[in-house]
Amino acid sequence: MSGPPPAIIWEHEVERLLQYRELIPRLEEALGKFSKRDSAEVIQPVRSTVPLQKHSGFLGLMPTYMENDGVLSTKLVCFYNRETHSSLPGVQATVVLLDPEYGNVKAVIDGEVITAMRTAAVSAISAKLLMRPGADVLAILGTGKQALSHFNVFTEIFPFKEVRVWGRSRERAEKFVRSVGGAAWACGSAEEAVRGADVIVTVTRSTKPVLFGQWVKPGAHVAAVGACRPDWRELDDVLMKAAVVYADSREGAMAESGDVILSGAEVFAELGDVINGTKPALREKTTVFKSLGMGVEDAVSAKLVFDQWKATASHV
Ligand SMILES: NC(=O)C1=CN([C@@H]2O[C@H](COP(=O)(O)OP(=O)(O)OC[C@H]3O[C@@H](n4cnc5c(N)ncnc54)[C@H](O)[C@@H]3O)[C@@H](O)[C@H]2O)C=CC1
Ligand SMILES: O=C([O-])C1=[NH+]CCC1
Repeated sequence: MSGPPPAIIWEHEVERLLQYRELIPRLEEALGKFSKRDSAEVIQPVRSTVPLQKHSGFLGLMPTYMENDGVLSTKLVCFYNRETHSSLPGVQATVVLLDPEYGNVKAVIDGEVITAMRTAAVSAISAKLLMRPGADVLAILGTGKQALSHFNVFTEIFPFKEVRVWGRSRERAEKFVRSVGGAAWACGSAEEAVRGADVIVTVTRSTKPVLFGQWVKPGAHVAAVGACRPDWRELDDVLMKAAVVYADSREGAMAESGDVILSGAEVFAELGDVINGTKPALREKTTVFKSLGMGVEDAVSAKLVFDQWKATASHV
């Protein structure tokens, strides 16, 4: 291994350096570039996954090269479907940034905050593009890390009048509400949370549907973030078949999304197609954005963190 030693950028520094207002435009640009399928812009294969059977988990490898931007990275992410009351982590991630010319590692960056923030920011982009104007009520199913990052970005950029949260126990939902200073309502059931909601975010570790089409208001927008394996579900067939389905990556959804594969629903477009103007945003319909997570999102987030880190005088 030659070249200068890599920078190690820890979680608290990523938290300090990454802001949604800077991240969102970069992610929009990256989603648009990805959907052009121009190899000079983005090379990003579908995530490779290695099962960790003993631990009910998977290691995902997410390499990405953005030639014109000079960004080469890979995320290593472990995600688990453990016993419901396990205190072990659900997702752990690291992003490695490399020099594309020399091949040396420039930085090893905590991937927890990047994963939480870029995933929530992409869901917020989906809502910006696909929710109906005047959306007032947001429902979040799940009370973990992604629930919090989604709460943060959705309330930062949209003027929701009401935010509802459901967890598997009322205690978890109430704890979540306390953690956000009381700016949400804890609901006793998923149905209670989503009935009448304009935007619904599903961020659970469930492998079976937690959101049912019969509860969903026509014209609502759903950002479906969990269920990232071909046999895992968060949404039922009724919803998947009634909705117009968007994805981050069509190939990713066809390979990894149980909600898409098992329901037989068609992916109408990628978010990047809407951003590029090659597919319409059907806001008046019920829409589902199926998020699997993409390496290109981690690549632009890591570049932003690294550039900001270098610009901080105490490091140079
Ligand atoms: N699409 C993407 O880019 C990404 C997706 N994910 C996925 O998002 C989901 C949430 O991730 P985190 O918030 O980091 O996990 P977490 O472990 O912090 O939170 C998971 C939440 O799901 C709940 N839960 C677990 N089993 C459940 C069940 N059977 N029914 C209902 N709720 C259940 C837990 O109580 C907790 O509230 C996971 O499925 C994860 O794999 C995570 C990162 C990126
Ligand atoms: O993109 C990502 O980091 C993940 N998607 C599913 C679990 C982790």
